[in-house]
Amino acid sequence: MPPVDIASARASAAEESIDLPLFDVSVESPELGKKLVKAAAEWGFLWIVASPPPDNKNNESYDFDEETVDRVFSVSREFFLDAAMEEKEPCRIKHNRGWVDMHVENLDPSQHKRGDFKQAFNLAEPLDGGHGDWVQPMPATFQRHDARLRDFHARCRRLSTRILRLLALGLEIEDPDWIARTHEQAPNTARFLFYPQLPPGTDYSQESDIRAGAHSDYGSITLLFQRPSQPGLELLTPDGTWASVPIFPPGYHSTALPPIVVNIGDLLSYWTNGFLKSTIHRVILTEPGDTEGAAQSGDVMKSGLGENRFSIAIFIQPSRATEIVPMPSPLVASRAAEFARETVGHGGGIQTETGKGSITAGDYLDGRLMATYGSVYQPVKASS
Ligand SMILES: O=C(O)CCC(=O)C(=O)O
Ligand SMILES: [Fe+2]
Repeated sequence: MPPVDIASARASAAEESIDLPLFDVSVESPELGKKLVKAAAEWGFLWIVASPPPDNKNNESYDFDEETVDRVFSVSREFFLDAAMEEKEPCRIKHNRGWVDMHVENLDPSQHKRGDFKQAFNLAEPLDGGHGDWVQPMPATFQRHDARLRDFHARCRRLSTRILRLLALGLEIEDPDWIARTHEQAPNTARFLFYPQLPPGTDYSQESDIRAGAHSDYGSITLLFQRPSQPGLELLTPDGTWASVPIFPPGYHSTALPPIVVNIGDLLSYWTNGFLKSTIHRVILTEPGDTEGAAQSGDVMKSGLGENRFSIAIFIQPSRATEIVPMPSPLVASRAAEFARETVGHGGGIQTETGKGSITAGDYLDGRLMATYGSVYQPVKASS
């Protein structure tokens, strides 16, 4: 992707909006895999149908439903809006797990002096097929909803495996489980995100602040759950302009549970010689009816700014020991020469002095996390 210049980093809302390609992955086929790969190679972003459409006869093959996702978002709301500081404080982020306070993460330090206007909580998937202990301090709110959170992780694992198999089929890798297998022992991370409405008198500036700075994701794929009427996600198009991603595709069957946004991360892009695209994206503060210059308006400053936005991003990645050498795919092989001249990722990471060499997934991810969290991130030494 092109570098983000100062002009395009300004966080006033994009004028363009872009409908992503939409896929129903409830039934697997090589043809569907091809279509997914084409979208991932062109855009790096796509929509996946989340819940059964009304005419569906086979509900089991959809991984989510309205109520399940609502109930998980309600845990998130309870934590961010109701839990006291004493509950959050002992869970502050360590080893990429736990609570992230306002301004702690800066996804685009090249453009923003202070960190993102958001809070987050990174919840790693429990080991042993989801039945093991949580491997991080758990706030009381999350403990009260243990079963709900485990169930959500299990569903995300099913969907991510489904997508990784489809990508392998589309990439013409002989064994359709080749990619998914490298992910079996690596916990997914569910990141609960809360972008608060800003209080009256806030010093937020549309020119220099942002909800989530421009970045590409680091891992293999990301699943993003959003809420109706809480927009803000934008992606950088190949011509270097920002386009907003609507919450719902035109004519979508549900108005309560949006499709899941799936995007390709830098690691998967690197692993496919840049064939699959890792697209830069960001989250901006939107004001109902008015975005351009809203932060400078006195009226808005009196009543507060924007609306609360909740989202949940699931970061999928391979085991740390996985050697990231080009995947055994004819489509990947044909990109080798071109890839040698390209840069992957926004914000630094994997270019070494000798160019693009072999690297393990763990070393790669540590590099990207260090760049984002600075001294707050301590690399994990474990082997998965
Ligand atoms: O909250 C969102 O919609 C996107 C968040 C995101 O891109 C991230 O955390 O990597
Ligand atoms: Fe992201």
